[in-house]
Amino acid sequence: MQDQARIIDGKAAAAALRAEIGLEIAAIKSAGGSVPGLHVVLVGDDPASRVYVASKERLAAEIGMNSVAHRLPAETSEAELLAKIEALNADDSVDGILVQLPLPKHINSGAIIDAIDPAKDVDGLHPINAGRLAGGKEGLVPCTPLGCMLLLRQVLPTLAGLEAVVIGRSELVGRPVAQLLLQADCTVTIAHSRTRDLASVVRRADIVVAAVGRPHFVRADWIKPGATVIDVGINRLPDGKLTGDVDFAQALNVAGAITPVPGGVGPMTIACLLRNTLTAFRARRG
Ligand SMILES: NC(=O)C1=CN([C@@H]2O[C@H](COP(=O)(O)OP(=O)(O)OC[C@H]3O[C@@H](n4cnc5c(N)ncnc54)[C@H](OP(=O)(O)O)[C@@H]3O)[C@@H](O)[C@H]2O)C=CC1
Ligand SMILES: Nc1nc(=O)c2c([nH]1)NC[C@@H]1CN(c3ccc(C(=O)N[C@@H](CCC(=O)O)C(=O)O)cc3)C=[N+]21
Repeated sequence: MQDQARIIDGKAAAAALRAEIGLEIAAIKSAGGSVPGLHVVLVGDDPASRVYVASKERLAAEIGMNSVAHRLPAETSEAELLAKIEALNADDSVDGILVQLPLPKHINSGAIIDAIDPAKDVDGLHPINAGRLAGGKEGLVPCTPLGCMLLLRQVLPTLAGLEAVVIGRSELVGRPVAQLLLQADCTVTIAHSRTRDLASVVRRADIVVAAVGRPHFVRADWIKPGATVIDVGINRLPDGKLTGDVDFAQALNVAGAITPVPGGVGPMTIACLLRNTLTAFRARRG
């Protein structure tokens, strides 16, 4: 049997990235500048979203960023939320705006995302930023896909020519991560719920990115020996534990490298949000 896969430590990579951003913010401060401001908007009280927003707020504060959470009641109307976005767009001290998804059903999330100033869209979801990414132009890139690429580069310095299979085609994860892999010269396949014979599609992959939202969906015998596996899935089991989309325990015997859940892509997502906020700050205010 081959050696066990290398476990890619997203927690450590995220801490290192945050420390780097913290140093840049300290330098901005000591030069007498005002600090980047990240504003997270949370509508309603979904418990999972509450936890994410709290940890974004804490980690932003830790590196000296000005972080503000706007907690709005579940009954907030679409017009009220649009007015909130307009106010944040107009406020020069606001560098990054993130609207936590999913929104309550009575609000059209597309209309809300369209209203965010693309220069402050640190989630990279505005059509302008999605279009820039698809065109290979510079812009704000969605945080989770950015985090996936940084983790991949830890184990694969050269991505050119590799076969990458992305499972999932959401605007938040699957599509943008496929764009980034294409930009890195991978041969990219995007699989989804209508894909035929997914097992044999995945078996071709040197790189597998799983973004499905189903625990243990990707079986170890789908994975090509030595492949790098990035598990984006965050699934809560009945016992309260978190697990990814990949059968991690079995995949360890086949993959060359793999991200764990928790401690993989999740922490990198938040670190990349802070990175994007600093990027937006520099683009807007130097
Ligand atoms: N770690 C992190 O920071 C983050 C983690 N996540 C997690 O990642 C996962 C995916 O999130 P997200 O992209 O938003 O989810 P979505 O539900 O928006 O997308 C899921 C995708 O999986 C595809 N899919 C569903 N069933 C199958 C199947 N049987 N075979 C093949 N493909 C299938 C769907 O296909 P189709 O389009 O055909 O319906 C869809 O494209 C979730 O677990 C989420 O919690 C999300 C964001 C950040
Ligand atoms: N507009 C928007 N942008 C998002 O990026 C976004 C969103 N909405 N809605 C929800 C999903 C999910 N998401 C996660 C972020 C961090 C962790 C994370 O840090 N996870 C830790 C564990 C956290 C825990 O224990 O609960 C880990 O995987 O180690 C997970 C998931 C961002 N999302």
